[in-house]
Amino acid sequence: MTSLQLSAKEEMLETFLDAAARGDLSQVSTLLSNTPSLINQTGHSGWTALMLAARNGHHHVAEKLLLFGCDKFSVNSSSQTAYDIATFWGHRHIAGLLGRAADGCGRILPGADLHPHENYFSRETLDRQSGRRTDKVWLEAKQSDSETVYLLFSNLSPMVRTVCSGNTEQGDMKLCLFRFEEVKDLLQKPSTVTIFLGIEKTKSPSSSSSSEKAESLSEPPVWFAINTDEDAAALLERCREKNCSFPRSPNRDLLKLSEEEAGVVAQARSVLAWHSRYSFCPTCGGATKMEEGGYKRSCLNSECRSLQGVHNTCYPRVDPVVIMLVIHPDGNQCLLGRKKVFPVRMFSCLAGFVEPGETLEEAVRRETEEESGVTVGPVQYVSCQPWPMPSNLMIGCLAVAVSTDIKVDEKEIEEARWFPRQQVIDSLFRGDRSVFVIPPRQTIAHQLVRHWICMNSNL
Ligand SMILES: NC(=O)C1=CN([C@@H]2O[C@H](COP(=O)(O)OP(=O)(O)OC[C@H]3O[C@@H](n4cnc5c(N)ncnc54)[C@H](OP(=O)(O)O)[C@@H]3O)[C@@H](O)[C@H]2O)C=CC1
Ligand SMILES: [Mg+2]
Ligand SMILES: [Mg+2]
Ligand SMILES: [Mg+2]
Ligand SMILES: [Zn+2]
Repeated sequence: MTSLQLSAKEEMLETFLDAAARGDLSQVSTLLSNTPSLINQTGHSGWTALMLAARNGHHHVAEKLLLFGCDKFSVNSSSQTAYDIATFWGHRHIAGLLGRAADGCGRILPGADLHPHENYFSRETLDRQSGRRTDKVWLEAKQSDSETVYLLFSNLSPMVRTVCSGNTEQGDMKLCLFRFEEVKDLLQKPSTVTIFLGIEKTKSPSSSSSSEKAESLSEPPVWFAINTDEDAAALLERCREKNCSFPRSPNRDLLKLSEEEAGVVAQARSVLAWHSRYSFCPTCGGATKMEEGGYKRSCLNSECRSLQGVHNTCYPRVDPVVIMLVIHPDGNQCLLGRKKVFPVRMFSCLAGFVEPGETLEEAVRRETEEESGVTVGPVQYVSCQPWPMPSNLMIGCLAVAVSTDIKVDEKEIEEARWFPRQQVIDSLFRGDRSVFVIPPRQTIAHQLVRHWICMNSNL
């Protein structure tokens, strides 16, 4: 009976996806009206109905799916959204629909690319509620609330469990979540740093059922993160789950979290890293105290200059880093470089810290010139990515070269090369690792390269 039901369900899903792929609007509408849960489901190919409609240029179907509230940000196994697919196959009317019209902002910012590029580490599942940070009574009450969720960090690494051992794919690690009773002893210790992360975002009212609406009357769970210097092995014993650990290489291991959890970790790790490095006042060297749920550290010396006027030593730091895909003047090659520490054959976009008193465009020009000897003309912003190692904001740009001779700065870069577009396509979409390897899709470097390829698929 169960297998019969399952196969009937599968059959209905395949009929629905097929209707979307063929552009059969009336069948899509009928199936959705009868079975709304089909909307975001994927078939054997891992594609949603919206992706299939976007692939084949069926504007009316895409419009209808959006009207039914489908998730336009879901991705296939190549990490492409329906927008990426529509852009790649040249269906600009659909790309426009997915990028702009649905938000109704195209009229206000004409000419702007309003498609929200979503990079790994940037999904916000918590509402930060910055106004609550000064409400000590509320924060204290929430810390002991039985619904409150705690993340446990040791040496700035979150406790995670491996879901599927041996695999290194995104989604194979999950955060270990704790309740007040399980961590209350740690909260009392002077060396523990506890920060308020936010409140779980509620689902939109239109998509929740009546029972969900009743539940949502009470406030959703609040999240905190703790960094402790307790013995890591003893901390692991607190967890009821198996296969738990504190990952040793954040650059690599944190990329295995889901998009949602990666977003929370980006926020938590950056703020905790700031506390671990700024325990003393940078102005007078005196002791400081933590305030505002972990979003401020104030000097305890009442004479300290850091307490007067405008200053930036009391708040968590973010370091802006430009990362750029430099395009050859012929439009058909891009400049990628490799550091000695990169895995074999990996090449990535050039990147560098923005210096004080510098615009982003100048930082792109300076870092490119320093690292590769190539001079750059126009620069265009594409998207950004929080990179919590420890607290960078990667600012992704495309740039056009005005000179092409390469002379690498050997201190920073081992090799830089112009890569023809076709070689990039082979590496990115066909998995050809023989010439070079692009960094994983969770990096903005990967997304910039993909953005360039998809911008003009007809070249
Ligand atoms: N998400 C992604 O796709 C990518 C992320 N990145 C990240 O971007 C960051 C910067 O890239 P990178 O090419 O190394 O940068 P740079 O080209 O600016 O070179 C790094 C050098 O800058 C110095 N430095 C370190 N911190 C700062 C700072 N806050 N301000 C100014 N200079 C600083 C370091 O010197 P010293 O060590 O001597 O102190 C280091 O030698 C790295 O953290 C890297 O992990 C880079 C590429 C891709
Ligand atoms: Mg660099
Ligand atoms: Mg540099
Ligand atoms: Mg630099
Ligand atoms: Zn001080």
